[in-house]
This record gives sequence, C-alpha cells and structure tokens, in this order.
Amino acid sequence: MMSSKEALSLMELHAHLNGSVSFSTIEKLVARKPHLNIEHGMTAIRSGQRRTLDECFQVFKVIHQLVDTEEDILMVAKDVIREFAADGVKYLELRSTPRKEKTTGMTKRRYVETVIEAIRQCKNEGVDIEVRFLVAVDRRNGAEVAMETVKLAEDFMLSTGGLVVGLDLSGDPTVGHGRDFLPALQKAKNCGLKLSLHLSEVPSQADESELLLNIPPDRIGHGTFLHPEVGGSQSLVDKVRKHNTPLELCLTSNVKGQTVSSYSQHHFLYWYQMGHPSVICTDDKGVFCTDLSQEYQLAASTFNLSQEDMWTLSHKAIDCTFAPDLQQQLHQKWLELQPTLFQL
Ligand SMILES: CNc1ncnc2c1ncn2[C@@H]1O[C@H](COP(=O)(O)O)[C@@H](O)[C@H]1O
Ligand SMILES: [Zn+2]
Repeated sequence: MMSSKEALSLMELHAHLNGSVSFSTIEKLVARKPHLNIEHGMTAIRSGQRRTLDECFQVFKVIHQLVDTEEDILMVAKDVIREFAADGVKYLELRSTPRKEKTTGMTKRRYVETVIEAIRQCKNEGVDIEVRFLVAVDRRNGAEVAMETVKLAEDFMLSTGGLVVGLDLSGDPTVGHGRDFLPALQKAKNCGLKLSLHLSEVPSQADESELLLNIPPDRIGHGTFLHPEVGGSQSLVDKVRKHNTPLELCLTSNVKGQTVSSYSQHHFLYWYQMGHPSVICTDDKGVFCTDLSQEYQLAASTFNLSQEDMWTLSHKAIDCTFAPDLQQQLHQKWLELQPTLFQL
C-alpha cells in the first residue's frame, strides 16, 4: 500500500509552457497588466466545464497577451517548473513556441534564451527536478516559419549543452496540412533533434498522420483518432506499433476540449491494454485546471489501476524521454522509492 499520492514520482513529457500557467501566476501577470482587463475565467477551463478545441485556442491567445516580455517568460517558466516539482515531477519536458513581440522588443531567440535561463535558475536554486526543452512549431504559422524554428532549435541544441532536446509540432490541428511541414521535420530529425508530433488530435487527419508516421516521429501527442474504432485505421496502428512510438496521453485536456466524450471513453485504455508505451501527461495544466498527480488519479479511478500499476506507468515513461543521459539516474530514483511505496 502506498501511504500518500505525493509519494509517487512522476515524469511529465507533454506540457506547453503557456498552457501550464497556474492561477497564482495569472494573478501576478494580471497585476502587471491591469489595462488588458483580463479575468481568470478567460484563461482557464474549470472543473465540469467544456470548450470546443477552437475555444481552447482562443484561451491561448489571451494568455499570450499576458505573457509578452522576457520578464514574464522568466517568471512563468520558473513558476511552472516549481509547480511541477511540487507535484512530484522529477523529469519535465517543457515545450513552447518562440514568439516575437514587436511592442516589447522580445525576439524569438531571446524567448528561448529566457526559458533556458529559467531552467538554469531553478537548477541553481536546488529545485528537485530535471528539465529539458522542446522548441515548438505552431502549424498556423506555416512551412517557412517552421523551417526557421528548426534552425533556431538546432542552434540552441548545440549551444545549451543538451537542454534543448527536440522539436514539437502543435497548434490548431484544423489549420494547415502536415505535408507542408515534412521538409522542416526531416531536417530537424537529421540534425539530431527528437520529434514529438501532435497527431490525429481531431478526426479526419488520417492522411496527414499516415504521412508523418513515415518520418517516423519519436513520440506522438494525443493520437486520439488513430485506431480504426474512432475512424483511424489498422495501418496507422500498425505503423505506431512497428516503431514502438510512445503516445503522450492527456485525459483532462481531451475531455475538456471535447475530442473525447468522457474519461471512460479515453483511448488510454486501447493502447494501455495492448501494452503499448503510453505516458500520462497534462498538456496544459493551467488552462485545464489539473496537475500530473491528478491525471494519474483520474486514470487510476477510471481504469481501475492499482498504486503499483501507476508506479509502473510512471517508471516506464523514463524510457520515453528525449534525454537518454538522464535515464539511468531516473531509474535509480524510482527503484529507491519503490520499497517505501509498496512496503516490499
Ligand atoms: C489542447 N490541445 C492542443 N493542441 C495543439 N496545440 C496545443 C494544444 N495545447 C496547447 N497547444 C499549443 O501550445 C501553445 C501554448 O503554449 P506556448 O505558447 O507554445 O508555450 C498554443 O498556442 C498551441 O500552439
Ligand atoms: Zn499538446
């Protein structure tokens, strides 16, 4: 028996920086920018509330208005890192879209540098968490920007001593087509960046997923509509299984964003029962008002998982990180805690 949920060590592999901003950080940002007249109801989707995915993307626009200087980015990133650590997360892969803000003079390069600075400061302050960064490509910005972003990510991968580990493809899934991003994604892969791609987050992306799975990516975000029962196909499932590509699964995000009708209908069960690498993640803990330990509890209560099943789930996530240099030390950490968790 495990004594308390805090005792579980966790791995977070899918967290968008600006979607992870907590209520208390939003309050600090609002105090910095009272003229924007932004209330908390505009930046988060509370318990029991649902939004269309499109409405979720409007929420990100509001948060971006609040987070538009280097100082904001530094505060937001440090707060988010500390909050994940307080929740028991020992390894965090943050992802974020570099943004240029004309009005404040923030450049994309400074944006990434500031996130890296936040990671370094937390490390120096002794926060008990390892953090790595994925540079995100927002599909709404098109192929040319994607290629520039890959160059930026490559530069930072080389200059940060391995803190930048990969590239993410995200943004409104109903905008654009994955084929336009193939050259950028191929280039990223060839230069050693790991790829995590949001795939089949909405129905009718089967063609795109088929194409992007050929790269192949190193991990898949959501993959909600990959399997045949929900309009995907066996060929998509076979591709994912052939490469043993881990899935990053975000229960509350999908339920609140209404791509999944209820927790019990979540595709976690499909992949988990198959024994496929499935990693529970938050996606946007601020916007969806959750945290990683809550997502584990939800998975446990919905799918009847024991404490030991949860430990195994989080333990297996170690093999899915983009930081192979840390895997041995993380395994060690998990094994040291195991006897106290289960009183072996
Ligand atoms: C809900 N499902 C989702 N699907 C696709 N992309 C998402 C997302 N949730 C977040 N993002 C992506 O992350 C950005 C916010 O963080 P950053 O400014 O990059 O730190 C959003 O603008 C979107 O591009
Ligand atoms: Zn996501």
